[in-house]
Amino acid sequence: SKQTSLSYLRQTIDLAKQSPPKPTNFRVGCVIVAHGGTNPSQVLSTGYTLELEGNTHAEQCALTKLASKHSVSKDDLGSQLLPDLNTVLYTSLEPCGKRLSGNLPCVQRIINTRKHNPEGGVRKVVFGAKEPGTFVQDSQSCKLLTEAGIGWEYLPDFEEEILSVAMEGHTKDDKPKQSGEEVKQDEGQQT
Ligand SMILES: Nc1nc(=O)c(N)c(NC[C@H](O)[C@H](O)[C@H](O)COP(=O)(O)O)[nH]1
Ligand SMILES: [Zn+2]
Repeated sequence: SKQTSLSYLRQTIDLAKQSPPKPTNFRVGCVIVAHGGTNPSQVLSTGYTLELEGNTHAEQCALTKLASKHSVSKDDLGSQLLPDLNTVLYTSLEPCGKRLSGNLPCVQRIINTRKHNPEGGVRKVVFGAKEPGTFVQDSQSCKLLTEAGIGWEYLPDFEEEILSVAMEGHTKDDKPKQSGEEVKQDEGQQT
């Protein structure tokens, strides 16, 4: 139900608040939930930006932790997320389709969970805000999810709070850029 989705989105915001603010990314939280059959849904994994070492994203952390919990490689996670688990990934900000760092975008990581059994893996993504144009514009994530047969739902109820949490590490002149503007990366910011 929408109430259930909103309660999990609320959890992603609480997770995002644990992320150390940085000007070069967003603070995001992610909860992976098995909605299974009749029994109440259960949280399989959580993550927040920079939780795991390195330049890590919230969804990336939740997926990596879930794979190690099942002691399978990230690429074999699909073999664990069987269809009847009905796995839904909740993330405060829409999954990235491109990363300025060049690291593998989370939408690919989510799509990869279906590699081994097209009916398994992450079945649906629920997010609470579209990615602001600070770093990349015109995210293709939702299109890629649909093409991979993964459902997605955008619930904007908490969008304002999600974005203020996400951009806490940004200065006032880091305003999101409109699509079409080239992104000037200050040399000093190259990580
Ligand atoms: N959904 C999502 N979860 C995150 O945990 C996170 N940090 C972003 N952020 C998206 C943004 O587009 C990238 O942070 C920049 O493009 C810089 O790329 P890196 O993060 O350095 O790989 N997006
Ligand atoms: Zn990402």
